[in-house]
Order: sequence, then structure tokens, then C-alpha cells
Amino acid sequence: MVATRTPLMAGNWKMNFDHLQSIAFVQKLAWTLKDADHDYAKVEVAVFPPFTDLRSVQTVVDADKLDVVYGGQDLSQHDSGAYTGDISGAFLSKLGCSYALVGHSERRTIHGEDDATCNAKVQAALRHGLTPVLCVGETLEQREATENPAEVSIAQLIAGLEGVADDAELVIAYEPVWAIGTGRVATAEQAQEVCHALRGALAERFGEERAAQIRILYGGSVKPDNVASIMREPDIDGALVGGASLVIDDFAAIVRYREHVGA
Ligand SMILES: O=C[C@H](O)COP(=O)(O)O
Repeated sequence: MVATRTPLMAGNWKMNFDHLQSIAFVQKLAWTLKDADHDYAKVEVAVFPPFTDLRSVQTVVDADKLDVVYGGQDLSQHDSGAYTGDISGAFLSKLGCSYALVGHSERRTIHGEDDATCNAKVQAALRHGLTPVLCVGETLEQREATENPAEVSIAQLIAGLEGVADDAELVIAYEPVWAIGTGRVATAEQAQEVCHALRGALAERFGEERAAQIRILYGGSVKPDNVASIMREPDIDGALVGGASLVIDDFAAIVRYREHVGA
């Protein structure tokens, strides 16, 4: 089946940039992309700032009509109430967010989020018109303990999507935990192997046609010099970028991956 998926390059800023820095960054990024002679209109560009930056990002994107979308790095599974420190999907939606990350490995590990919580957050995102970016991926220990490197990711995917409607807007991000922030990128073949298996699991869950429309991103030490080889793989539709998304020239080069030699 021929894929017609628009590539998505997503910058997860994690806990970096205050709201003033976020304005400067988004403006410069958009201008860097605009100034260059390239075809980035065919790539969707998203940033995931800290919650406290979102209103500023919204203001600058709207005022300057920038071709950048944005989302929350997390959201609450609840809509409102006594949940100190949590952020409702309703608030993200009101701020013009298109996406919400769900189940990033740092949320799973540091904040103890399990598959049931991730599933509740996926449902919360969808309730509020946000596209969840469901993050899955194995630790090094888990990878070494199995012959099937996709096993953990598929289990997380199936649990995370329980009860989700067949036509729900979704993005999946495969992020092997051992490749996040380590500089140890999965080879394009390793990433493709798991992303292909994930698409197979999506096909079993939603049918082949729907599975062929859902974008699957790779994340883990994506840089300008490795993005082209990753994007050549048939089941990889973009990247979820951490460290390199904080450097304008690097992130812009990732967005323009098609210009890289041999891409
Ligand atoms: O969300 C992004 C991932 O955690 C990847 O981070 P990284 O590009 O710094 O390895």
C-alpha cells in the first residue's frame, strides 16, 4: 500500500526554555525555515514546550501566522477538579494545541505512569480534540531479555489504545529508552523493524487501511546527520526530537531532511 502520510518533525523541549525564550525560538525557527530555499511545507513542524510557554507560543504563532503547530508534553487523564499540578486537555485545547504527548518514557519512569494511565490520557486527549502522540519503547534490559525487540512496544501500544475508536486521530512514537539522550541512536534497520511491527499491530487493531494512515515517529538521539537514513525507512513518518530540537539550526536541518545528501 502506498503511504500518503505527511512527515511530522516534532521537537520535545522537555524542561527547557522559559516563555521568553520560547517566543524567540519559535520566531527564529519559522524564519530559518522560511528563508531557506526548500520544500518544508510538505513536512509538519511541531514543538512541545513546557506548559508555562504555551500561551506565548500561541500568541507568536497566531500573530505571525507561523507554520508551526504545538502541543503539551503531557496532560491529565481528568478533565477538571482537585488534581493539584495537573493540566487538563481542555486547557491545552483552548490554547490552540494540536497534540499532547502521552506516555513519554520520562513520564513512565520518573512519574510512574503505567499503561492504564497512558490509556486514560489518550482518551482524555481525544475527548478534547487533541491528537495524542502515544510514546512506546523498550529499555535496554527489556531489549536484551527478548528475541522480539517489538514485544514491549506492541504491548504498550495495545494497552494504550484500549477502547479507542477506529477513526481516532493518533500518532505513535517509537522511542527505545536506551537511545534517548544517550547519543546511541538505533540503526535505521532497528527502528524500521519495530515501527513495521507497530504498524502491523495497528492493522490488527484498526484494519490495514487505517493503519496505513497513522504516522509512526522514531525518537532517540535524532540529529541532522542521521535523520535522512531514518526517514528513508518505509514505516517511519517523522521524528520526535529532544536535544537537537533545542538548537535552531539542528532542528531546521532535521525538518529539511530531504535536502540531505542521498535523502
Ligand atoms: O522526546 C524526545 C526523546 O526523548 C528523544 O530525546 P533525544 O533526541 O534527546 O534523544
